[in-house]
Amino acid sequence: MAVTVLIQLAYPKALSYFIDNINVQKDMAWFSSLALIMLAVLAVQAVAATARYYIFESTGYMIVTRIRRQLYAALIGQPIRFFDKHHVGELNNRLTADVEVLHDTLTMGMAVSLRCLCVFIGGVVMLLTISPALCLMLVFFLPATLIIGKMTGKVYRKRARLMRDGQAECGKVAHEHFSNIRLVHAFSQQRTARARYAGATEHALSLSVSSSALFALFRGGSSFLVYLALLGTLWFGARLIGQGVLSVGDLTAFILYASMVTEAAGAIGEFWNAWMRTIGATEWIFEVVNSDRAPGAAKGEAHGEVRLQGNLAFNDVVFSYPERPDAQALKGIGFSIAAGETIALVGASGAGKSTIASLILGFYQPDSGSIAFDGIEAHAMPLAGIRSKLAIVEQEPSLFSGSIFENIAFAVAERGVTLDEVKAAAALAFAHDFISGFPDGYDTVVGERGAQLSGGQKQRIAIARALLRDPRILILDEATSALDSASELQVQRALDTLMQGRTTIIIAHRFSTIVKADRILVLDQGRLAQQGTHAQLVAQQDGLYFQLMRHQLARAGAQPVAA
Ligand SMILES: Nc1ncnc2c1ncn2[C@@H]1O[C@H](COP(=O)(O)OP(=O)(O)OP(=O)(O)O)[C@@H](O)[C@H]1O
Repeated sequence: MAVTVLIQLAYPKALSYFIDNINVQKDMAWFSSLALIMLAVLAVQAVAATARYYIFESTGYMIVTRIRRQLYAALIGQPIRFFDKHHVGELNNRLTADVEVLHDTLTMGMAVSLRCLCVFIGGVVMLLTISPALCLMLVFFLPATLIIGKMTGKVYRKRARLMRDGQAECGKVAHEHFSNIRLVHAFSQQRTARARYAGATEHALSLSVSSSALFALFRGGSSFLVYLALLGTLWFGARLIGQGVLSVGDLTAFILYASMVTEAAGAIGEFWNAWMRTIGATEWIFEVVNSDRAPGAAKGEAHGEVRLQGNLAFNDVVFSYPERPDAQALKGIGFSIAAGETIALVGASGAGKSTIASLILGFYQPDSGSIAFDGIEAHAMPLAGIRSKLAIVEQEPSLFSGSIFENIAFAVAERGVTLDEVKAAAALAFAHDFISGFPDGYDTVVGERGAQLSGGQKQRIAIARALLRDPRILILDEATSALDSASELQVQRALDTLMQGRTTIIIAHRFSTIVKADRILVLDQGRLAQQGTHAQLVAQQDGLYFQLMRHQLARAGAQPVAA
């Protein structure tokens, strides 16, 4: 950078020397050697500019990648309540577009403004050496440019944050519709999707346009000041030439230095604004990254060996979701489950079954009361240690778009899993045969969210994944949609293997599952209404369980009886 700045600063002086010698030197050889020197200097400048460009660009990419990684690490470590508030599309947008804003400022913005600062200082020195009197003209104009830049900077910062929020909203809307594209087409809602996206982009656009007006005003104002300064210099310079205190070459050099200095001052002002915009746009990123460093933020990842037998107790647990603090999802739930017991959670929709599962998994903490594993309160143990002894098989199993091997091995991805281990788990889950039937076997790619697999196949892969984790406590969210009877049988056999010797909590929907459970917990609007075996509960004909069973069996044309 120093080389390019020095060369840039030398140009006007060389030009002045050239102009003042046009009428003095008669020898063409003098002009030729001057041209050769200039050529060599130009070549050096080109090499220096290339090196500068490379260094700044590549350093910018490195910094941005580092920040992106830090942001991703901070996001992935956020508690589940954070994801209740922030949409996936929004987060994706923050991770890509918001971080990208930093790149432009850190690379060319930073390079240009550093160079401009050097040119500015060097230019002022040159101006003073040529004519201190003419410099007085500039004294009025330069501070004005800098002050305008500083004033607009603050406004930019605020606006930039609003603009990034607007962009993130667009990302959220697009992601929502892309991820539910089948639903959008099935309900012919493409037009609504377009309208919602247009609405979001319209809002983002109006924010950007009003910011552009501010930017344009700043550009116009500073360029007016620059030309005004030039005009004043010419007027005063002509007078100094007339008085014989300045040569034509000196005035030319002065004007060139003056325009260099004002241009540099303008660029520094612009960079200041760009920097403010970047700070505004990336404030959210640094808030998240810093929140990750807050004490206790990484609790979910705190490792530590936890030995569990599988006893579990809820002691008078009260809980409201952070996004809905006024509605208690659990209103003083208490129960205990012995190691190896199979418990069915039943209750109407919204009764609190999934909430209980979320609290066992440590996604949320109770507002009051406590959860204990083997008699020890959960908050006294490392969360990751507890989770290493838990596994969940979801209603609609979540699969990654990678291979079947990767999806099963995900259970214990922190250690190297062998193909044999994965095959053994798949065999126990009755999945090995269908996986081997695929041309690519365990390397078969399952598509986004397992789109290339049937419902039963997805479930058996999820069961194999849970088996590989070898949990002490298992949470099963039973699928409500029925599989065909052959598939159902295979999934049931896989589940029976998985449940052997483990504490199992099933969010149960099927009669067959419910009656087989060792104990049934009946939930009613966040309260534990009844508990007991199927036989004990159907005997209480005024109880909620009897009613629930009556509804369920009415559809099957039967009466609730002890199994
Ligand atoms: N992430 C959330 N944020 C706010 N409220 C929630 C959230 N998840 C569930 N709820 C509310 O908490 C209550 C209990 O919901 P929960 O999902 O535990 O019921 P459920 O018994 O599992 O129902 P279903 O059988 O329909 O899945 C409901 O009123 C629900 O609207």
